[in-house]
Amino acid sequence: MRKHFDNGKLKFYLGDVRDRHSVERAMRGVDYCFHAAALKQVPSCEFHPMEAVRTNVLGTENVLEAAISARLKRVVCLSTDKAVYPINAMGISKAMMEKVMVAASRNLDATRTIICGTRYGNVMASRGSVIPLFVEQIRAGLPITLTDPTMTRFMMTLEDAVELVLYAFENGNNGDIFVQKAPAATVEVLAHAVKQVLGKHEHPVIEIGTRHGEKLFEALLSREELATAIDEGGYFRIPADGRDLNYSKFVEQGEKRLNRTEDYNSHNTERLDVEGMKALLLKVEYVRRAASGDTAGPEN
Ligand SMILES: O=c1ccn([C@@H]2O[C@H](COP(=O)(O)OP(=O)(O)O[C@H]3O[C@H](CO)[C@@H](O)[C@H](O)[C@H]3O)[C@@H](O)[C@H]2O)c(=O)[nH]1
Repeated sequence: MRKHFDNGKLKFYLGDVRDRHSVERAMRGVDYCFHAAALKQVPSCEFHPMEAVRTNVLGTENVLEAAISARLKRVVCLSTDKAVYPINAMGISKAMMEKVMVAASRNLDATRTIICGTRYGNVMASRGSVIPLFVEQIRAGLPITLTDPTMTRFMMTLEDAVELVLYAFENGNNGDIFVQKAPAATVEVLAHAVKQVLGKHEHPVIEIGTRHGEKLFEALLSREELATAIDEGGYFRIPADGRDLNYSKFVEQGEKRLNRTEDYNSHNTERLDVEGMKALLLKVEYVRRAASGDTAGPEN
């Protein structure tokens, strides 16, 4: 990375979010922090849940404590749809990360440090994800492996994910979590779209069944969050629960809220068909390169 960017303004540190001291050293003299460090693969976190806790939960506490001590102006924490109604260790650890973030933001004076978060769905063609896997399977002449053809996922480009983070950076108040409205597709539609973009219309597809800790669909906002979320056009803002730590206010007094019956999920958002999915795939540089025969892997 250092060679790739070759920019004197960039500093690189060896360190680990699990080690508070190394994070503190990296925070000195810094104004803004984008906290993206995470264990993000669902199946591996299922086998090693405490590793997910150490990086995603305790690591976040280290980052936030260090940021507050170093008087940073803003911190944006990156979370995932898998933190909503979580069923797998990765999602549970990210849900806890969000709680750590909101709790840390509660007593902050907004003139000093603002801590907020983003939650997003699948970033298309990110390293280790399904799109590069399907491309590799086609190239190797192996059948495309579908878990469950009806499974849906939100689809975002890397540029969408960056836009969401910048939106949170520019607009966030303490404890806010931002979500970008996004389309979704079934994995079957995705597989057909990848085949067509690569000109391999007849490539075989097999079903392998769902993997450890997978859901049929993902939610970006829970029903409870939708009741209080603010619709800001392309984004939802989920404000933190403003009640303070006064025991009676928090535990004994209710708040009037409308209960929603539906969350915002990858089954009920805009659904892409094969043509729509192809158009979105072609926005991704890795896919365009793959379609023209370039065999390099994804960069992000
Ligand atoms: O051989 C395979 C592998 C995956 N899938 C499906 O493809 C979809 C996407 O899978 P994958 O790319 O592995 O992503 P997820 O497991 O959904 O998780 C990704 O997307 C999350 C956001 O939802 C991020 O938080 C995670 O870090 C990231 O790994 C899922 O429905 C899988 O069941 C298949 O059909 N066949």
